[in-house]
Amino acid sequence: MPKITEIEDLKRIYKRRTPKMFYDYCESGSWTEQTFRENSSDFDLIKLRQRVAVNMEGRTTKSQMIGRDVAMPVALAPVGSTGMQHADGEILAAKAAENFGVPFTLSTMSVCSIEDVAENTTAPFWFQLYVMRDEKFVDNLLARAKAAECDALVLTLDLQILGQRHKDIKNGLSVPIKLAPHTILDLMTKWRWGLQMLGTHRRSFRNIVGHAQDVDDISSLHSWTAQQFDPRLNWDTVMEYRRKWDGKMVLKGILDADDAKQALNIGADAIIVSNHGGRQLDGAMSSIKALPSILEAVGDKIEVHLDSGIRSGQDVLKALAMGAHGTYIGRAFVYGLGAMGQKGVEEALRVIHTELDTTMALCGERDVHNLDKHNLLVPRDFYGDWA
Ligand SMILES: Cc1cc2nc3c(=O)[nH]c(=O)nc-3n(C[C@H](O)[C@H](O)[C@H](O)COP(=O)(O)O)c2cc1C
Ligand SMILES: O=C(O)C(=O)c1ccccc1
Repeated sequence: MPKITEIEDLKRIYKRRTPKMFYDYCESGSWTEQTFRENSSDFDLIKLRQRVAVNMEGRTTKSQMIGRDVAMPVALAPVGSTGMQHADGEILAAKAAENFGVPFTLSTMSVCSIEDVAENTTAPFWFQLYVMRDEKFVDNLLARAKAAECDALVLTLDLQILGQRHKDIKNGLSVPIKLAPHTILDLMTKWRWGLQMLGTHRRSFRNIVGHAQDVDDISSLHSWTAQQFDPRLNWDTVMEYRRKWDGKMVLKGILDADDAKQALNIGADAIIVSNHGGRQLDGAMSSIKALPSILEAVGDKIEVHLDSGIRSGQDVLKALAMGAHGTYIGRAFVYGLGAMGQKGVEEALRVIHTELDTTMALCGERDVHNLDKHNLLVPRDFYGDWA
């Protein structure tokens, strides 16, 4: 077994083992991928302030996210089709999160269903909702999530229409997979992936099956989304779902201070500052650059979380020190899952935890709660002067 010391190690193995079609799906941003790249490169612009001769014994990364105790403020982000990256991917990722003591978020667009995950885990997980045109179907999803004792609803607001990702179109990615000759070749060259997938069709997309069958054209992810997702979604709809769901509610995909204020009015428990990992509006601001103005608008009234671009514990520390209350990783855990299943997700969490803990110590801090702007050196023009 290779030694894993950084997230990049997991990515390398993941790439080797996974059909190109699914690797590309994960690793893509939309259009020019500018926002996708800046999500990471903007983290690099922020420097850490090294402090010495500070007692670093008894450190803790323990915190809370929307009232839930977490081993570190890093949750697993909702990732669609996780079960195509590894057989039973959603169940394995949920188990890894449970073992590590961090929250797992199940995407609406999962291969394993809400019930599959609930039956195979004990810790409550969070359910991510995409609002579909068929309201009854959505209500039923909420009822299923409630029955499975999901303790938070993460309502995603930045994907009612899909941002174009060139590679997915060129690879012919569809839900469910359509077996064109080049697809079969792609799947066959990754025999290890194929072997572990055998027999898993029984779980295939049970969150949305029944619904998907009503569609005439399932030829691409793009047309499927266009037919299923409700483009009329607006703040009134969000308010309706706030009323329908009596648990915690997190609004995901906020990148603008005005939208953050709307989220506050809705009575959300938290928002996730996110640009969907650079997969939606290319040209949008990186999450870490968008964070300060959002904190200024609502930071003392609602929990502000952040995702997009986090690949290390240093990135987590920077987000927390900038003022985020919690963070999420998307691709970083998918790399681990595709590389080595549940163990790989646990490795990803271990790597990030170790980096966060050590970095905290070298910054002279013993408690994640004490992280603050004083730990950072932020270039004067970082906040920009956007008109
Ligand atoms: C392959 C993939 C699938 C995703 N599917 C979903 C989804 O079903 N629902 C959702 O709200 N966000 C989805 N996201 C966005 C993630 O929740 C998260 O915002 C993003 O991955 C964060 O960026 P990062 O990958 O750089 O950490 C997806 C992201 C990826 C990479
Ligand atoms: O790919 C995504 O980012 C995503 O959220 C999604 C959207 C539609 C179907 C499946 C996943």
